Amino acid sequence: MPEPTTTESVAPGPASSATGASIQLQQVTKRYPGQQRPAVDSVDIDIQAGEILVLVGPSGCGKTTTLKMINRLIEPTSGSIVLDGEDVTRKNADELRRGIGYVIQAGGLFPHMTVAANVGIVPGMLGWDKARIEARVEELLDLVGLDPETYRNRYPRELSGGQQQRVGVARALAADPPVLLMDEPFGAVDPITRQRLQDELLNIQEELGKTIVMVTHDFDEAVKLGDRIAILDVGARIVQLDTPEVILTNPADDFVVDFVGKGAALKTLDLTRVSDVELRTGTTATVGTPAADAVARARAAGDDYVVVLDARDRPLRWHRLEELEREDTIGGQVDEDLPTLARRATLNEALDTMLTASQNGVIVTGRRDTYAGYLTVDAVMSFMTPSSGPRAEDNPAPSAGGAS
Ligand SMILES: Nc1ncnc2c1ncn2[C@@H]1O[C@H](COP(=O)(O)OP(=O)(O)OP(=O)(O)O)[C@@H](O)[C@H]1O
Repeated sequence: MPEPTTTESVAPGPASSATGASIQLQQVTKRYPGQQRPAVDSVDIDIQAGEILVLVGPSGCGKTTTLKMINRLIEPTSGSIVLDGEDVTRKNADELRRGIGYVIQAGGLFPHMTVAANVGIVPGMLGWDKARIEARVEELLDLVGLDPETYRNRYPRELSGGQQQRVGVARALAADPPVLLMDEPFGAVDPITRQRLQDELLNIQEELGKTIVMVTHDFDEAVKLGDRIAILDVGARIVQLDTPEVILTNPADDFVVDFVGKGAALKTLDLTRVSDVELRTGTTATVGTPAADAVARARAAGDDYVVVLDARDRPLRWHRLEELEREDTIGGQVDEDLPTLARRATLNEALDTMLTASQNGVIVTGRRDTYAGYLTVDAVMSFMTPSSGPRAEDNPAPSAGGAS
């Protein structure tokens, strides 16, 4: 069985069992001493419990200031911040911060403390006993994909950037806060690690359903992670606050158009899952059955290829008819390079897989890697441009000799 080329990824969206808190910013203003204009000027934002809201906007527009006012690392000059119905501007700031996880670039770990000590800081401050802290550290390291045995006693300098970032996320989650604030959390890691950390955050979020407010410079990251995106201009003025779909397809004005950039049509590929597109089933044949039967069915259906499945319906390869005609029974050879994707993959990942494999189609698998159908490059194109006329040839036709 060939390895799927893309891992299962999780659709962004508020988790069904949200444990997060709602946050309302009401007429919030921050005026730094000596500055002519307020850094944040009378901002109103309603953040729903369990959603990921991403703040984006040009440098200096007030994103970080807005974020840090939520846990009062920066005190608002005026206005209210209401967390689950309670005005936090009147609450003890230290107590407030223990109920809000905070993640910054490169994890912001204490260099002289081990991983376990870093993750256990807040539970320690809350007076948890040693055994409970140890158990929690173990659980969290596991959650963020670090083996507790290996990493518990390491120091931050003994970790890669991505691992430090994972520890930072574990630390922020330690006391199970309803709210997580993240300031450029993945800004300091390479693109591949970044993508992996984003996927993990979505997995964790599906499990935990926190309210997450995140600042990023990377609009693609905002599209991937955000249930909603707030596009801010100077003074943290909200130019548009909506779902990624609406922002990409209905930008509020030219500022948003400029900000989103020319690739908006392509970015919508990141929003669409393979499971949103109608898959073609084609002709399938199980190993050990007569080849002539599969060839006849494929001819009748107008297919040039047969998808060969093992006894448990998992795809092994696709086979050209003219080759299959020379065989008696369907053989069990596995094409290690068969382009395969999970239904949760995005259309962007589907195109990527086809390009990498130099094939015009990709096999899609569902639960337990069973065959779900195939997707062609033409189907992806017609999905993007629904009015572009009749569909082109829809056989997966490997262009580089593919099937064997
Ligand atoms: N401590 C401070 N004292 C004075 N002015 C500040 C202070 N911190 C931020 N500012 C100013 O407030 C404005 C908003 O800053 P903020 O850091 O919130 O912006 P940002 O959108 O997060 O920027 P970036 O994307 O560059 O990180 C900027 O003009 C900045 O120069």
